[in-house]
Amino acid sequence: MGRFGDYQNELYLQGLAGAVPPFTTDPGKLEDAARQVLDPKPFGYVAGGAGAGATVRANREAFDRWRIVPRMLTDATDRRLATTVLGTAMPAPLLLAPVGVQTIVHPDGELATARAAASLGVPMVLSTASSHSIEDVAAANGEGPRWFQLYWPHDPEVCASLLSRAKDAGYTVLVVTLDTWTLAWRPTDLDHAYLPFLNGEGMACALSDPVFRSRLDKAPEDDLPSAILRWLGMVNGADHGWNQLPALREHWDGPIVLKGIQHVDDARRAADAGMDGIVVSNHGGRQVDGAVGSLDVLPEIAAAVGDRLEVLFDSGVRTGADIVKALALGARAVLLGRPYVYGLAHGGEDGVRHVLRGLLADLDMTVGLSGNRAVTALHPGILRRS
Ligand SMILES: Cc1cc2nc3c(=O)[nH]c(=O)nc-3n(C[C@H](O)[C@H](O)[C@H](O)COP(=O)(O)O)c2cc1C
Ligand SMILES: O=C(O)C(=O)c1ccccc1
Repeated sequence: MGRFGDYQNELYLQGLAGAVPPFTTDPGKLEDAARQVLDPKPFGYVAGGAGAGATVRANREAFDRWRIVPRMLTDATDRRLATTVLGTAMPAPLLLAPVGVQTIVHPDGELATARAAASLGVPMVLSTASSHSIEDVAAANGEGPRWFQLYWPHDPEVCASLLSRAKDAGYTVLVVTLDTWTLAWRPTDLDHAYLPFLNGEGMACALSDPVFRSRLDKAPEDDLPSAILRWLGMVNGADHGWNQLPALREHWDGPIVLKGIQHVDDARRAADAGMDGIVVSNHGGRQVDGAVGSLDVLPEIAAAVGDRLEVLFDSGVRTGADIVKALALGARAVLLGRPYVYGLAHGGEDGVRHVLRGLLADLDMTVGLSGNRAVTALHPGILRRS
């Protein structure tokens, strides 16, 4: 087996010394494992979805409707999982999705995630709503590949300041999230009356920003509540328009990816606007309850724009087989959300690494045992709709 398969050997060999893995290797049990170690409020925040949870379920059901049809004797012993997307080389077509407020599950938060990602060469996407600053996460990430996700402030100078800090700190691709210009109805968090930002969590990028600070009457150290409300007013509650994308370009000379695309016409508009990529995503079912499963819209979108921009995918990815399915249906790479946060909750940096190494090993074996040699060559013909 290849490099990623080593983790399988490592775990089995531990058994000879009477040891077992730090926590489950079963993606289906990760959520429950995290429930055991987290308080109900942060657990609910991470695991929860919008409304009745219909789209959280739809994301999984969409994967279940596809099955892989394995081929034999294809000489898949040597596999190529590595790929390059928007100038970023990665060991497998996998990135860590932007997830805000990570200190609610572990004190090291995004710093631990950044270290684990860098140790494997897996790119991370840092959220604007992170609990550690752009610069501190970059330092923890070191030589690792990193992208920056923007919650797009309505104050253009604050926006420009965040982008120039991200650029200076070595983030190479900008991911602009479009589907969360206001938070959806999230009953779990509402029942807990829990919104972490109100405690000042997930505010590190803003509170460390000189231009944002210049907008405040009092320093955040003296009046945190006003700073929080000011920031929420800048990023929450009002949408932008397609006509504002050129303004973003003026402040970012690298690739730009639009995250949260679910309709083929929006994908075309992104391409028409000269965007470099999209993330086909419904935010892990956290925004529009009742929205279509993200994988259900991927084939149509990839067919329409896959030759014009990079099509990335997230929402519901849990296993190696899921990644194979998304790639076969037209994604160039996938983003992983909740599972790595559960790893973080369990064991900080080591916990994130355990989840990632497990997923990469599972992917490697699924690619090989289904008779495929290169992730870049996967196509719909390897699947059957069941
Ligand atoms: C706790 C949590 C916080 C998130 N924060 C952000 C964020 O700050 N920015 C963003 O673009 N997406 C955010 N997302 C969405 C993820 O980037 C991603 O789209 C989603 O988690 C993918 O679905 P999955 O969790 O089923 O893998 C968040 C998701 C979770 C679970
Ligand atoms: O919770 C989320 O899904 C999310 O995207 C978010 C939004 C604002 C701040 C932190 C996370």
